Amino acid sequence: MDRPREIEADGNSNPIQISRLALDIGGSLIKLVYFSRDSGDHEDPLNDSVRISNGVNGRLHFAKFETTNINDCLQFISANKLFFGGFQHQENPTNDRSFIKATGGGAYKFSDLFKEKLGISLEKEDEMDCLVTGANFLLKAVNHEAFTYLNGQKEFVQIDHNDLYPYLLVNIGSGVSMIKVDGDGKFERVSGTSVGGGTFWGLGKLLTKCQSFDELLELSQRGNNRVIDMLVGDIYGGMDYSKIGLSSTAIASSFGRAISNSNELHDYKPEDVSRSLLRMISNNIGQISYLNALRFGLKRIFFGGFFTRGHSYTMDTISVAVHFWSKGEAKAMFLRHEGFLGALGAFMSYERHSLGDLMVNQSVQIPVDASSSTDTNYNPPERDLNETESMQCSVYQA
Ligand SMILES: Nc1ncnc2c1ncn2[C@@H]1O[C@H](COP(=O)(O)OP(=O)(O)O)[C@@H](O)[C@H]1O
Ligand SMILES: CC(C)(COP(=O)(O)O)[C@@H](O)C(=O)NCCC(=O)O
Repeated sequence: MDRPREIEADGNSNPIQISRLALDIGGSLIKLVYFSRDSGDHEDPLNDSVRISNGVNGRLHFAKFETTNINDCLQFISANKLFFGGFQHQENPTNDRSFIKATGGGAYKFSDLFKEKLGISLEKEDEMDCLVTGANFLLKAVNHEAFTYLNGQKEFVQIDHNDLYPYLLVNIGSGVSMIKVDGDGKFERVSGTSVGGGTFWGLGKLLTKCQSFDELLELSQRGNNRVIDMLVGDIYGGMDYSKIGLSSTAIASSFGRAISNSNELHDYKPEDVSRSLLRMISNNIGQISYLNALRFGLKRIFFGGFFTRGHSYTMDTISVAVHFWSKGEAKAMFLRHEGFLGALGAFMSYERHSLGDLMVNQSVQIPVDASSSTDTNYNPPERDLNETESMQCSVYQA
């Protein structure tokens, strides 16, 4: 395969440092993954983990924007000259039309906008394909990518490359896709639900009037769902229903308390509403995931998508649901780069055009440019790794 042609900025003889950008344009968020080459100035010849012969060393960067703010994203790409890293078509190198790999519904919806504003074509990659490629890549190549989260305890999972498949990938984006993964490129989307991250954000916005997703998430941390949820004990006079395994504190009916008095929405605290909503949706997704894992005899469930956002209450609720329904048989696992599976998959698809292989030789946490973060006022309980991380890696040219 031919080496990909470097596209040079402004006719400058030095190749630009940013190369290869891929996008996942979803219903709620646009995710960007791009590779920047090491300049060579800071290379340490003694550091073998960074310097790998024949590979192009550099860093993978992650950034995201709200889809409703797509113009900010276009501006970011343009200001940082990320699109010069697009490929030129190998079949017709005289055609100087470069393209960016893109996945998600927005790759179709905003195709004309990218053409008009940046003069760039979006080369579409299938969303499910990209999610699976991204998940497999992260699970195999990145240390400390997957972890369990139960009772506030995060535990990294050692992935055995020879015993990774089959697993269930549950991507909680605006909606939810459940994919049975049997190998590289071998998968089947077995289920889905429209009650997902968009539901939490959309309903939460209507019910609490909050202005950002982070505000809604932050509210949930201070809330008490028992104010609104009807518990088993509310129905059973404070007693457990032990015969069917339900304790008095288990939720019998999400939001069920709201029917039993004359309260209006404004009588409830937004934080309590947010907490009940988050719990209801997380619990529901955990339960449907388990049922699908059961359908196919899968023991491992990996959760991706930006709904979880490394948020402890969300992950805890999902884990408890999977644990409870499977009686401890199935395991819920989360990914540090949860929201970037699709974008990573699209990035990896350049491979088919000439990029040989991508190797992550160490995973480090270094802040990306502040401009790449759209979230301003949010202090997550857990550090939000997706906001501030890039990883050292090598791209091997075929
Ligand atoms: N800053 C944010 N703004 C909006 N939604 C966010 C944000 N961070 C996390 N989310 C949640 O993540 C969901 C989108 O997840 P994502 O995996 O990006 O899906 P999609 O591809 O559909 O955009 C949203 O519906 C919302 O629940
Ligand atoms: C249509 C989608 C694949 C789009 O992906 P998203 O932007 O939500 O990440 C997803 O929203 C979905 O799987 N929705 C659930 C549809 C259903 O199975 O009922």
